[in-house]
Amino acid sequence: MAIFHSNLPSLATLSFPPSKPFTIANPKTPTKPRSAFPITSRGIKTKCQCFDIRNPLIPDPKNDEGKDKVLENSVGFVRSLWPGGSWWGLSVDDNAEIAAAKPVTVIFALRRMWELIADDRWVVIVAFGALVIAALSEISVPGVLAASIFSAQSGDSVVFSRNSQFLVILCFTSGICSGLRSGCFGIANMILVTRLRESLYSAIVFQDIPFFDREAVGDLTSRLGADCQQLSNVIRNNVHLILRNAVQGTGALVNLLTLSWPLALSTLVICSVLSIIFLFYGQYQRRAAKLTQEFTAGANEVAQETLSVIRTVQAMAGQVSFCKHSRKCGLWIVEYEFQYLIPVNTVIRNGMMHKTKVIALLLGGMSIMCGHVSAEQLTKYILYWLKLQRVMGQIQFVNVSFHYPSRSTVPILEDMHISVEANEVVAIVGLSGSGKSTIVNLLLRYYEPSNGQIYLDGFSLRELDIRWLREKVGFVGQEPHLFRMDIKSNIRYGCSRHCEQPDIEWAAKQAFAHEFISSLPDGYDTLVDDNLLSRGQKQRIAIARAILRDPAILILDEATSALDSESEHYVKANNLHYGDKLFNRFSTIKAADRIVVLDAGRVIEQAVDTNDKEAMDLQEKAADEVVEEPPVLEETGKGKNMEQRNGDKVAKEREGPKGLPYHQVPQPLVDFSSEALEQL
Ligand SMILES: Nc1ncnc2c1ncn2[C@@H]1O[C@H](COP(=O)(O)OP(=O)(O)OP(=O)(O)O)[C@@H](O)[C@H]1O
Repeated sequence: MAIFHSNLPSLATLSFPPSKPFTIANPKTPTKPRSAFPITSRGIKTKCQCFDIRNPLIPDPKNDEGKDKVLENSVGFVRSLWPGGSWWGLSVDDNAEIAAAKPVTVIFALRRMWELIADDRWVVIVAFGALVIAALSEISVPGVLAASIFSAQSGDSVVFSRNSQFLVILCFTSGICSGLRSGCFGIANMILVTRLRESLYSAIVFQDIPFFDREAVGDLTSRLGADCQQLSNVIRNNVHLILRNAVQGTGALVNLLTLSWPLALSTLVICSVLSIIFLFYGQYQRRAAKLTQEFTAGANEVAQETLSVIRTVQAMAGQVSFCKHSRKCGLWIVEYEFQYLIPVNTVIRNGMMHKTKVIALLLGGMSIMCGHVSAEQLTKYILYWLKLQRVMGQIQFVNVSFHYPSRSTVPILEDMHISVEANEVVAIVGLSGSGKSTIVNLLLRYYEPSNGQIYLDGFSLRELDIRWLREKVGFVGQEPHLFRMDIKSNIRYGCSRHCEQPDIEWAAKQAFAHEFISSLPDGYDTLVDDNLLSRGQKQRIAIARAILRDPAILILDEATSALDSESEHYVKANNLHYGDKLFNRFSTIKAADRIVVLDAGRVIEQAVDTNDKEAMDLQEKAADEVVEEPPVLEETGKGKNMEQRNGDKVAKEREGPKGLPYHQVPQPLVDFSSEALEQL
């Protein structure tokens, strides 16, 4: 019989259905700081710390000596964190069977891979050759570039022309060889993983029957699927990168040493310290990844076994949840420890990176004094770095033209100029198809403009890291997608900082979603289901999600279209909150500092004061220009199935003023900076 208790230190011996034992604890082991509870999973024993993965400062309420234990636990917890402490002992237990196996060294793994690739080694050789040529070309570019500039300054046209030609050749070789390198590594990776799967599969199927008695099907399929895929990722990303960085790093170091040895040495010291830290962190990460794989394989196995005997399992539902929970526990412990280490790693890494910048600044200052670097260059560098830390939110579309790749003959935006200042709220209105969503697509860099440039705080979007850029922009689309998980997790989704329940509730309140969420039976823990929430409620949750991320730029692309009727209630209740404005698309336009009217991908008019007559006229004009097309809405839902009735409901919700279908009414696309939102 299976017994489960959520308090791990007091776990009794557990057994899992259907047949094989999964022992998670020794009931007689006293709870001591860093005591290890062996988990046996298919013959693999791992050490798992039990009490200290939770808050060690919380005493066991059933324990009379709770306070002493708190102190003892705390001391033990701190000691375990020192280098060599048991916190780092994620590795397989010394006595475990797995530990007896010969460790796989990098050389051994590379040799095995080399053997596997056999007749197709030429691909790797070409890839490596291309890698070296590309890296050497890239390293040479700065030197030749500087030489070209200086030769131009000194008026030496012969040297300038020679350097320029050389630069063009370098650009070509670097581009072509980079492409060749990626392609050949991709092919080598594919060949290797296919061969690995083949040989692993044949090794498995030719095993004796007792092997299959011992090994679980879930484990084996996990090896064939997930493990081979992991290896593929490592080869595709890591091996390729390591080789490239090694060649480029060596070249860069030689260059630096010849240019300025103090700068080179200080960089070398910082890089060495960083390398040591990353080495330790990498080892720990590898162990954690290994354990995670083991536990995942175990979980696969349980799922497979459970599904294959589903009738029996359904008759004993209690064992199912226990089994799932217990297996998860192991994975959770490993991931929990690992999550603790991530911030430590980030702090160290960022600290060192900032030190590099400070040293660069000091050396840059000295270089200015010696006349090697101009003050303008250094200021630009520092400003570039500091401004980009905090986005102000100034957006400029300069001469932007665009067509979608699939319709290259149809221009969507033409010579567009739009400028949005920091803290300004701009409503972009226009008929359906006029290009509002396309503007968002370009701003989020889903597509690149065919012509012209888009700037954020004066920097071209092309120069910015896409992930970084998207982190700074909060976007709520026309049909926000919610995931099939609880509301709390949906709001928290994509938020990089740590958020507690009060933060989530705060965001929900700002988005006017708190009340309806609280009225649900499970509140914030309610599972999001397609039929549970109205479109307007989904939009509110999506807006709360965007607000929680505290973006520098907030874009609402018709994200409030379903909220008009619902928000009326709140407006009537005289609850003066910016949500009132946020949730009403016409008041949203009024709340804007400026209205920009689009027509067929061009800005046709703009109005600054949205309450003045000119702005009203613009809205009227845009509304009058809609194509008359009577809405086809039936009066009753009689004789219709649920789906059709829901469709009608949505259509009604989308109905705009003057009885026009929603898609015919000029729709706003609103850009709020977060500070402007606060003002609202
Ligand atoms: N992925 C795409 N590929 C090709 N054409 C597209 C694509 N997305 C949009 N378009 C076309 O680009 C034009 C502008 O579309 P866009 O979605 O930007 O308009 P919109 O003003 O946001 O319209 P709505 O208010 O209806 O959302 C339309 O003619 C549309 O058909």
